[in-house]
Amino acid sequence: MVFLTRMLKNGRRVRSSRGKFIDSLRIYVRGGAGGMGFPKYGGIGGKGGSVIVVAKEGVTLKSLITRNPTKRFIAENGGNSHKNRILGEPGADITIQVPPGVTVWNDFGQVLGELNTDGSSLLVANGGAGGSPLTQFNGQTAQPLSVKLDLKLIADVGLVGFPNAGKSTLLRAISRANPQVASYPFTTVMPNIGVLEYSDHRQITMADLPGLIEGAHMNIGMGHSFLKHVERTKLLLLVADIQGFQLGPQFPNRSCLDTVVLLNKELELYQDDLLDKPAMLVINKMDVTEAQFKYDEVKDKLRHLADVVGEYPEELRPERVLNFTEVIAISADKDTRGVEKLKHRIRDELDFHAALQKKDLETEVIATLRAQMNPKGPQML
Ligand SMILES: Nc1nc2c(ncn2[C@@H]2O[C@H](COP(=O)(O)OP(=O)(O)OP(=O)(O)O)[C@@H](O)[C@H]2O)c(=O)[nH]1
Repeated sequence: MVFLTRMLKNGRRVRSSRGKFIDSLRIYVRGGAGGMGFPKYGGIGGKGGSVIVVAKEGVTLKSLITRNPTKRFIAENGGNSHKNRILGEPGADITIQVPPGVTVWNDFGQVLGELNTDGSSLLVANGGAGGSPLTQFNGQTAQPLSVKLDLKLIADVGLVGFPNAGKSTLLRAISRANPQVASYPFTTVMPNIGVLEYSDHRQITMADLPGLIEGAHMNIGMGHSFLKHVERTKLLLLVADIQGFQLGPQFPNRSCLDTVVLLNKELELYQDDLLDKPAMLVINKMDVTEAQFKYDEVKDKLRHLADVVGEYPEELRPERVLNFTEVIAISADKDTRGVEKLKHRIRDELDFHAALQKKDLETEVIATLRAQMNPKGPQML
């Protein structure tokens, strides 16, 4: 409650003590040193172990530091060469398990690699070579490195909406997930992922992100910190409360249409190519009084945002608008049939875009093959 009061008073970024979700972590890694060679017999020292990052489902960055609070990962040194073992024993590698969706960065802002699928791995620090005649039998030491693990969730669908719009309620109704739901804003302080299951065992993952608000780009509310998690989703599902939203008495009362325009603006300010993603709009809480009347008034505008954004002042007006393939009015709380319909529409939409992408890829492959067959371009007859 202190947290909520502070937010309403200041209207600034909220730092929640409940936020245990970690999506960025700096760690220190070092490969093992190479073992010493044995000059008398020309023996070669064992190679130092390497540090390897491996993606594993079910692991979190939080569990990684719980198990390794020092955040230091140092592989074993290679064994020395000696008279009973001319080739020194190699040092053991050390593996760091991270959740799929992690990008590894070095301190120069370069991407060392991305680990997006379960089991994918990346060598981040190589062990030193064992001592040999080339190095006067001295084992090579490995330099310590600091690397950043940056997690972007991988989910098919990303829920985006103002606080209190009913995103968590929808996720709970449509999937196997049990997010926190409460009638005050910012209940969601960390992303939740739910799985939509279909009768043919198809599964679609959906991520619920903390609410975005007007001014999030200036770090108001939860800021934009969680928006990186929609970057990899294939479909944006915007959720808006038919009643609109008001953060507090001193804040403007925003209608349902306003919230959609403002969400559009915040997405654009964060990364405008998010607007090119397929997007659907859910208008929620259709069970409240006058909801249908309000919806009838606004539905055409929601479908054709481009026609209405011109009426908004410049600071609220997005330059480009989302192109909703569908606007669906439901009550996430009460309308089981509506939620079921939405679930199937989501699947159709994802399949449609996957098919489009496949077609684009095929066209590209055919064009490349044609160019290879006829590198000088089309024959002029
Ligand atoms: N009447 C009605 N209330 C709803 C509906 N869906 C959600 N609510 C209520 O709206 C409130 C907020 O719901 P949440 O699901 O927590 O909203 P949220 O968008 O996840 O909120 P944040 O965590 O702040 O981002 C809760 O009291 C819900 O019970 C609905 O369809 N009808």
